[in-house]
Amino acid sequence: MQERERIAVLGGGSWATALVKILSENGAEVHWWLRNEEDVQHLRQYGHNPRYLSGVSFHLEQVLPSNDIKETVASANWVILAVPAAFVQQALSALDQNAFEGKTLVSAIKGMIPGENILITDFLEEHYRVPAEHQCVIAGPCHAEEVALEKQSYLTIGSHDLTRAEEFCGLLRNRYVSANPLQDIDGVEYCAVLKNIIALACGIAHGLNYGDNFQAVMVSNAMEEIERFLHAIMPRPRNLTGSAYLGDLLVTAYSQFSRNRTFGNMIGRGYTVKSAQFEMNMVAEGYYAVQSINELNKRLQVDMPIVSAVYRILYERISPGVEIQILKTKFK
Ligand SMILES: NC(=O)c1ccc[n+]([C@@H]2O[C@H](COP(=O)([O-])OP(=O)(O)OC[C@H]3O[C@@H](n4cnc5c(N)ncnc54)[C@H](O)[C@@H]3O)[C@@H](O)[C@H]2O)c1
Ligand SMILES: O=P(O)(O)OC[C@H](O)CO
Repeated sequence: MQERERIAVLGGGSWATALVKILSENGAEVHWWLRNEEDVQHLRQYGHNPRYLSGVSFHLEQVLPSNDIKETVASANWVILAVPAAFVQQALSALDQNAFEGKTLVSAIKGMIPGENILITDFLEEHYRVPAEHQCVIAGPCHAEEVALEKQSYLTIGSHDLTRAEEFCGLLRNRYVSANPLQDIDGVEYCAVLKNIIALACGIAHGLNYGDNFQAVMVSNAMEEIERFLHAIMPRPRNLTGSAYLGDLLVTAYSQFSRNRTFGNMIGRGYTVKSAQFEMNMVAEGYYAVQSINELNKRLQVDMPIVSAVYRILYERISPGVEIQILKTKFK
């Protein structure tokens, strides 16, 4: 009999919950680390996450929730990181530098390490000595809420090692999830960071009462902005109309489930950053990402009007109305 894959999933939010559903239903043994002890107890007792996607039920002979991150990581060959980027350092702080030795690390995070302004894969290489070829990232337009509803979804697994990426695709594929490997790991990682900022801008415009016509122009201008940034930071031939790039931008810019768009919408309607964060039970990665990209762009000097506008609104308290007026004159 073939041995079950042993997979660790780190994080207690919506995306971690959706990934645990996919992987465990495909037969893997999933060791699931959640930071909140009450959530672990609840999962063990009732078989569902009380905070996120609580309608999803888990079979506890296959899903093993725990508060002990060391034990969780030690139990698996694959380790999936699914905590928001801003909390990664804190979440992994109990692990020593060699904790990931011999394992494949999979980042499901669409964000950068604040302050260090580096991608998650670079952070893992620099701080935990995980070689680049032992890493994958999960990209593609996919909301956890639709996975919970078993709606057809597409994921792209980026890795320098295509064999490893294909192996991980095999762990994900099911009746409603398609998965494909891609070698442009840095490109899809940066694109995922940028699309969150653009979704924030779309939300801001919507909150200010701009309509679909304006948003369509915002998204097409954003795609050019993303292309310029990727070309400056990581040039290589890539098809930006692919679902891991354009597709991810579209879902986050238009979906009712988008955290970043929802957050931006509140900002456009006049909420302060603090009150918008307080109101959301979820994390809008774009809020942190815009600071990192703004910092990186001081060196790169890429023309990024939308990203710069979002930065000024969120970090320099410039009025959203003023910034969108300026963007209006720049768009074609
Ligand atoms: N939700 C999705 O559909 C989706 C899809 C693809 C990728 N992602 C990515 O997955 C990652 C996780 O996001 P999510 O959507 O699961 O989160 P979420 O917004 O559903 O939940 C917030 C998460 O942040 C954690 N958190 C909040 N405050 C914290 C703190 N102070 N310290 C530590 N943790 C804290 C919560 O425990 C929870 O796990 C993000 O990088 C996101 O971009 C999400
Ligand atoms: O759309 P958001 O802001 O909820 O982000 C979630 C995922 O990145 C969508 O692919």
